[in-house]
Amino acid sequence: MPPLLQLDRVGIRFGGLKAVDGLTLSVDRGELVGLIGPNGAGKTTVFNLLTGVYTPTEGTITFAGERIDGLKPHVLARRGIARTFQNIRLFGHLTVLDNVRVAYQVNTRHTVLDSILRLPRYFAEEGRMAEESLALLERLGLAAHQDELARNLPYGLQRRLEIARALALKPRLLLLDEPAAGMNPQESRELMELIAGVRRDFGLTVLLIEHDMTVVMGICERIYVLDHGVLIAEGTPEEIRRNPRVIEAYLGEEAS
Ligand SMILES: Nc1ncnc2c1ncn2[C@@H]1O[C@H](COP(=O)(O)OP(=O)(O)OP(=O)(O)O)[C@@H](O)[C@H]1O
Repeated sequence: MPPLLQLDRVGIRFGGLKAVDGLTLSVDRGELVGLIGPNGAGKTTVFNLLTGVYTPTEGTITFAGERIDGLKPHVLARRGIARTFQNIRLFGHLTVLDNVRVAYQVNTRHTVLDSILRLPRYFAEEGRMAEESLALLERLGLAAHQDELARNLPYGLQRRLEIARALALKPRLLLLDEPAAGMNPQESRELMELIAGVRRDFGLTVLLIEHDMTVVMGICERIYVLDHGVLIAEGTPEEIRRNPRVIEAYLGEEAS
């Protein structure tokens, strides 16, 4: 079976800087793949290319057998690509439950007219969305916080809520941008288990950017390593751990 996601010699240039250069990468259905690399390696730019924030200046991106490079973010969300952000982007003034409900709305079938006329389909959809949102909060251990404002949640739970919101889009591919950033080791471990469990339960494919090596090595099946926009290694966690180019790239980061 062809991979769910395939990047073929993808590149993007910002002025004189090649943020991503000739990147070829694939993710199979159901895989959990890591994307790592020192600061400024181009990882978030890859996510921005996959979610339509940027259009590649070179190469092609194929998702579920179709070319997707250059499509708009909302189109890609509907096609099944959802993401979380490095800097949390929740609706801080909405409740935890409403943050998830809003995301569900992207997939609803009722029209604006249904809602204005308050047709039965509108109420049926609203009820279903509320139920599904709550089930999702339960799965992510957030149900007890459903009525709190998102901005009042502790940081670790805000990160979980971001994941809940991405899952509400019913994605086929989930892109997680440093989900363990700012967490203590205990929180990171719990998050790791959560991600692995959610992937299993929802039959998801996951591409994960993460600086925390324990997280990456603990849950990823394969890892790609970027440095200065270029792929320098690909392999199992064990292979990556021992790869001299990877060690060198990270030592360079520590020295700078
Ligand atoms: N919109 C943009 N305009 C100009 N330069 C950009 C833009 N977006 C990213 N860059 C540059 O591209 C390079 C890669 O950035 P990117 O954020 O993808 O790296 P990263 O691997 O995600 O880093 P970090 O781990 O620090 O988040 C950096 O040098 C960054 O300054």
